Amino acid sequence: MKVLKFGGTSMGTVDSLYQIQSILISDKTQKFVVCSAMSGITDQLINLAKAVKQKNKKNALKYIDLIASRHFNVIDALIESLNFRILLKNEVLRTLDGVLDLFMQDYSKAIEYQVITSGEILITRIFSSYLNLTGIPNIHLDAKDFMRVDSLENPDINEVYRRLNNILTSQNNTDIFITQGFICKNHKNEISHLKRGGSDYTASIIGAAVDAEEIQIWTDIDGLHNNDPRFVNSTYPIPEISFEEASELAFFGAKILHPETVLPAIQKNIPILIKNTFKPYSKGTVISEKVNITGLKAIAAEDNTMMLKIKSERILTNHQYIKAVFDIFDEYSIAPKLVNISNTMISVIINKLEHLKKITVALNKFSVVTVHKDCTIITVVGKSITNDKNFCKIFESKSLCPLKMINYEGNSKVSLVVDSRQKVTVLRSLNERLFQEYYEAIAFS
Ligand SMILES: Nc1ncnc2c1ncn2[C@@H]1O[C@H](COP(=O)(O)OP(=O)(O)O)[C@@H](O)[C@H]1O
Ligand SMILES: N[C@@H](CC(=O)OP(=O)(O)O)C(=O)O
Repeated sequence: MKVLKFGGTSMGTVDSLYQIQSILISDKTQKFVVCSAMSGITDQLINLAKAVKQKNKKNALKYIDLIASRHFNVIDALIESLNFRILLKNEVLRTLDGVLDLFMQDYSKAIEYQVITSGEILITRIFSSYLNLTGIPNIHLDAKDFMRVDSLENPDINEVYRRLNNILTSQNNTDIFITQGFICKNHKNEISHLKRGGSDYTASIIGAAVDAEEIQIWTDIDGLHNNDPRFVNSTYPIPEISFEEASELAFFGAKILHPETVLPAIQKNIPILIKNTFKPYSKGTVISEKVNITGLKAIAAEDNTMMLKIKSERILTNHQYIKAVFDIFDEYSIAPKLVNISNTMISVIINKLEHLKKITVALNKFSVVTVHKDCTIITVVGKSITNDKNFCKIFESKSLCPLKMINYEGNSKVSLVVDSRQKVTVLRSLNERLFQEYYEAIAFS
């Protein structure tokens, strides 16, 4: 069994859905297909949820209209039978009109999650029907029946397996299962989700649960690149990368992968393949345990972080002081992304921006706290990076100044924290210093 995940851009147009259809029929292996919502739909659903929260029916109707017509266009283009077109359009309307009923209820997180996860439900239903009608038999599964995830960081794969196994054993002869990414249920049986971009994670959780031979992430680019192609020219796809390296890159902001995606694959040692839906013949990136190539691999950047510099007023940073500081982060369920400790100062980088006021008030009771907002973590990743001949060039770039923090770990990564306004300059400068020669070698080979 293979798990194939198609992201929002791959699900986004009629042509891209045709493209997916041909990918599905080109490989006869039994498949689990995980689909995101059409690109842009989750953003519109978030706006719709806000309108529900504000009891603003006019805005709600505006977003319902936009979302419905995008799906109607797909139905009109894909489905020949008039009866089926009517049936599917009615389903779209039923799902979206259901949102209007929520106006009667007190707004809650459960309501918000129900609204913002409906994009995946709409498009999987349409796409699955289209495939069935064109002679590609498949079974449409509701992810809410088996994606039971309570802890985002530590999902209970066995529970997902148990629920899925019951479904799959009764459908032994089916080659294609289609389901929604992103959406899940919690232990209270309420609808929840795996955070933005979470369909990647759905795919790897399912992959681990069914012991898949491969997890494929189909997107709009030809693999995991050595730097963020949205900000840097002359980036290139990395043919192979280890689980650890990919996991660090995802954790430190490489948008192509949801941060937790690699962990279930590591647990079951399942390779992850990143492929381009629009160029299925290009090789893409293989993420696996086998890769043992050392040296600098790639750079990732994470915005919207902040640095708290916590200075002890009276004592040096002894163990009780350190515990008191981190107990406060724990109280607000915040896991710092980076920490540096010196004898008088603890510097903490966080990416959860809520509760800042309460945290600083609590810390200020026994420390002096300064907050630096708008920070970006830039992380250079690679196995045994210090052995790379270009390693020292990381620190030669003048664009790094003023540098807020350096964090080096396990000979596998260096994180540099800079003001967000420096981000693009630093990414470009590092790319030139560290990777230009590799790029030229690839470009001219
Ligand atoms: N290191 C990287 N390698 C490849 N793509 C990256 C990288 N960093 C950021 N990206 C961006 O991630 C995008 C793909 O992720 P995403 O938009 O979530 O895709 P999807 O719609 O398939 O889920 C690419 O189009 C690219 O702009
Ligand atoms: N639709 C959700 C989940 C997702 O994974 O999307 P994508 O595959 O387009 O990143 C989102 O927009 O966050």
